[in-house]
Amino acid sequence: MTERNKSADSAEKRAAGIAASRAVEPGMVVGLGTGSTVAYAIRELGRRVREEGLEILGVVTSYQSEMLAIEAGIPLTTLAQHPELDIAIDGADQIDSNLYAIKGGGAAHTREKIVSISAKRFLVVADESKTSLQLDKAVPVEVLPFAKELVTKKIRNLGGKPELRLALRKDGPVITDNGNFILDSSFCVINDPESLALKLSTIPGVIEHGIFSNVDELYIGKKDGSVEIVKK
Ligand SMILES: O=C[C@H](O)[C@H](O)[C@H](O)COP(=O)(O)O
Repeated sequence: MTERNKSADSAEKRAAGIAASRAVEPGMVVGLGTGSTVAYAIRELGRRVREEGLEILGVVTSYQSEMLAIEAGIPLTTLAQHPELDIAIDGADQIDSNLYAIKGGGAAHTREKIVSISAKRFLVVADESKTSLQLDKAVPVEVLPFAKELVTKKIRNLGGKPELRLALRKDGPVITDNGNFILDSSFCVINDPESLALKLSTIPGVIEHGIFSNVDELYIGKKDGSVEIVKK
């Protein structure tokens, strides 16, 4: 687990992660997201693999989820071997009432988007603090280092405030699992996530942004240990 996630464990996240893991059935190929909430789902799937003989294959979205899945005992495959997944489970940094989500707090959103769009069904797990009527958190934008200045200018032209994400235990910027930078870009309230997503995608040098519009089901872990499931 990263420093970011170490202090973030909670009963709500556990409840959501474990509830969503129950949607995984024998024989499925499963996208394994990144972060502290989906970690509960990954550990629970590992327990079922080890103790109940559940036969699944996982596709990871980051070095973090790869390490966790290996530790949990989940056999892994790749998108090259299994380009179509049965299901993907992942966390989110913020999610609105229409199930638009902002992801990438752990800089893993590019692979997370590729994996989740490769899945027939995409489940997001979150505690109540992540839900919001509208999206207003900064959108992580993964950029090719060569294009940092151009992308910064273009995001400002869209009304955003891009900030280069700096590493905590390394001097200089965060380097993603793909070798790129992250520009955390605030747009205050995002009234039209689809439109902003499209505009960000067309900037040369943007690898991927953290606005997700493909969430099928949201599992919200509550303080009382219950889980609310919201479907699109
Ligand atoms: O890049 C990281 C991912 O998008 C995570 O799924 C997201 O940041 C949520 O993480 P957590 O469950 O730790 O809040």
